[in-house]
This record gives sequence, structure tokens and C-alpha cells, in this order.
Amino acid sequence: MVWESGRVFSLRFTTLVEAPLTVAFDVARAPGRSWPTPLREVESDRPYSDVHVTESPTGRGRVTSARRFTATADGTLVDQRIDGGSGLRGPLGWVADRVLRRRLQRAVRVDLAGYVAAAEARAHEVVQVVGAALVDAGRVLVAQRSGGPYDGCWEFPGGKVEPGESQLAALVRECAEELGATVEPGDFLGEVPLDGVVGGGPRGASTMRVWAARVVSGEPVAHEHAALRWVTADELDDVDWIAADRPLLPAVRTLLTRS
Ligand SMILES: Nc1nc2c([nH]c(=O)n2[C@H]2C[C@H](O)[C@@H](COP(=O)(O)OP(=O)(O)OP(=O)(O)O)O2)c(=O)[nH]1
Repeated sequence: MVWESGRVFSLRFTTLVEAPLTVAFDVARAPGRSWPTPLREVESDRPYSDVHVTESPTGRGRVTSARRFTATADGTLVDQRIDGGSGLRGPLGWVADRVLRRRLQRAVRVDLAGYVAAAEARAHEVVQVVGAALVDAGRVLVAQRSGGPYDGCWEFPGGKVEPGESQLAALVRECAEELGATVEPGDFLGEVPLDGVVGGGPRGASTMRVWAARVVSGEPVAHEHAALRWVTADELDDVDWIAADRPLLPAVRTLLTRS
């Protein structure tokens, strides 16, 4: 990218936040607290990406901040790219660009330190649900809820993470309770916001993270569900899923076609 006047620089910051995707995104809503000029949001695709712009302090150039939020097994990877320039030409522009670049670098570092702490603290306040896509011979186990608001809908075995419990420990515990089987978690598959799904809570109050897994001992039995079913990749779309789960189906389909 080249600005009409002056030169341009690029900065890149990659940060792992130990918080779910929705939390990492929602807490990041107001970036640029330490920036020289206020940022304006021009694009937002919650909880995946956003773009902000600001004028450079000279009033002649522009700075753009584009962030991408990706759910990973360990939390959320925040990838931020800043493109900007003072908008000034010649030797003065050269100096102004260097100063602006350094100020932004410092400002982002200060912002990130506060942001990571705030997101990780907030992560303890949201309801985190974990789910297991249990795979065997090209099929995945789906479980039918019994009672409650999603009575009759199908879901991944799993449930809420308890305070102080790790997500994978919760996954193994929930599968043992619900299926009477021991499971071993594998690859992380993805995360979906459960906005309003769990107890009708507000936006960002709950989220679900799903892992591929396999049964290592015992035969799954529906201890808490109405029924269990093993389904193939071709049958995935026809299942009457809890609606929030549907965005995870492409990842499950890929998993099944690989297994
Ligand atoms: N287990 C599971 N829960 C899901 C899925 N999709 C989805 O929206 N949910 C929602 C439904 C529930 O509101 C919430 C999980 O709660 P739960 O009732 O199964 O969890 P739990 O066993 O820990 O519940 P409890 O102790 O509070 O009764 O997440 C899914 O695929 N699997």
C-alpha cells in the first residue's frame, strides 16, 4: 500500500491471549488507548476481525490497524497489522515517519499488556462450554438432548467447564459422566459464540470450544441424553443440531474425511 504523499511503514504484532475468541474480541473493542490520535472503527466482523483508522498526528497521513482473531487450542491468537505514514515528504517526512513508527510501537505494547490482562480476567467470568467430536471409522458421535430449551436437538457430548478446571479436563469428565466412556482429546476444531444459548445470557456471556476426540475405553451409552448416533460426513447436514453448532460442521466434515 502506498499513500499519495510520503512513505508508509508496516508493523505486525502477534499475541496469544488465554481467553476464548468471543472474550478476546469483545475485550479488544476499544483499541488505541495509548495512541497519539483516536482510532475510528471502519469494519467489524465479530468475533473474527476488525479494522480501525486514524489520522497521523501531522494531519497529513493515515494509520490503519487491522486485527484478526483466531481461536486456537490455547486461547485466541490476535494478529494485528498496522500500516501508516506521517504523510510528509523529504527529510522531514523521514524523521516524522520514524517518530510515528516508534510511538505506535510503544503504544501498541502498552495497550497489549493491559488488554491481555483484562481479557484473561474476563475469561473467568464467562460460561465456557467444551464439546467433543468423537470420531471412529469415519463417523462422529452426536447426542440428543433430553429436556430443557433444546429438547430433542442434537449436540456434541460435553458441558460447562467448572471453576478452576482446565478445558480438556472438563471434556474428559463430561464425556465420562454423559457416556460412561473414557475419551482422549485430539486436535482443536474451533469455537462458536453461544450468545443467548446458555440461559439466554447476553452477547459474549458464553462460548463453546470443540475438540476432536476418540474413545479409548468403554462403549458410549446415553446416560444423560435421549439417544446417541454415529453419523457420517454425508449425514451431518441432516442432523437437527442446536443451531449454534452448525458453524463447526465444516471442520467436523474435514475431520471425518481425513479419519
Ligand atoms: N454439550 C453441549 N452443549 C452445547 C452444545 N451446543 C450448545 O449450544 N450447547 C449449549 C447447551 C447448554 O446450554 C450448554 C451446555 O450445558 P450443559 O447443560 O450440557 O452442561 P452441563 O452438563 O455442565 O450442565 P449443568 O451441570 O449446568 O446441568 O451449552 C453442544 O454441542 N454440546
